[in-house]
Amino acid sequence: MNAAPALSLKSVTLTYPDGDRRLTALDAVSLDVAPGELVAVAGPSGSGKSSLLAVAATLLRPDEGRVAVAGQDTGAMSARARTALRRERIGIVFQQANLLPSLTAEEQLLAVEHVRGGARGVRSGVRGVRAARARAAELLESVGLDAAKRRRRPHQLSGGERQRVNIARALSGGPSVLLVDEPTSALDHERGERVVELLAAVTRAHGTATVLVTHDRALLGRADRVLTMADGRLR
Ligand SMILES: Nc1ncnc2c1ncn2[C@@H]1O[C@H](COP(=O)(O)OP(=O)(O)OP(=O)(O)O)[C@@H](O)[C@H]1O
Repeated sequence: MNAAPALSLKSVTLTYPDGDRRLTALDAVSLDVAPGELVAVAGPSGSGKSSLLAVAATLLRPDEGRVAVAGQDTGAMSARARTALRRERIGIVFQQANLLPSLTAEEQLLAVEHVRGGARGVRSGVRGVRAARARAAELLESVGLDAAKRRRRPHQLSGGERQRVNIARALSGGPSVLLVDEPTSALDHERGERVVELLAAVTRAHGTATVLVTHDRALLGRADRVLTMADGRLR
């Protein structure tokens, strides 16, 4: 690997309380993902895939090991610094699109931009709003939603289109790392395949270090690397 990894996990162990013992969900997992690289992680239910994403997203702190995002070690950070890093550097795509029912596709992106700008202390004047609209339109166009669809609300879009909005929203902050959890679980095979194709394309175009978790091995053809999770171990 030439470029420095945008996401780096070193010997990460994560346990959950399990009665009076601990269940090991991640067992000394190491993973480096370069900018512009799509890594797929396959594995059966309960093998630790969601736990891997939660640790990479800095939503859960590992018991042991090191997680670095965009070259920054997250272990030593305050909770506030970690939240800021997550907001600025990490895009997350969950299984369900979780779009707000009353907002159009374009407004879904503007809403997160507004929150992000507010957290940075940026006031959005008319010019700021116009620029944000143009950016949202461009991102939605790049995931294949034309002008008419960009003005639709979630219930007026197909499952695949909703997932495209979800991906565009995750990209809207210009993240270094894109974490994607079973994005095709609500889609049929063909639509699922197209979403994975799209993820491969945005990974190249935006230079994100992308980790895609799935239990469906048939969808892995587009990945640069395919790893397997079993009993908390990554191979
Ligand atoms: N909050 C929790 N508390 C206790 N155990 C948990 C918790 N979350 C997950 N686990 C356990 O940790 C292990 C790994 O779970 P994880 O959700 O990471 O697997 P997964 O591969 O994502 O599964 P799936 O494909 O079904 O979503 C499983 O044995 C699970 O039961």
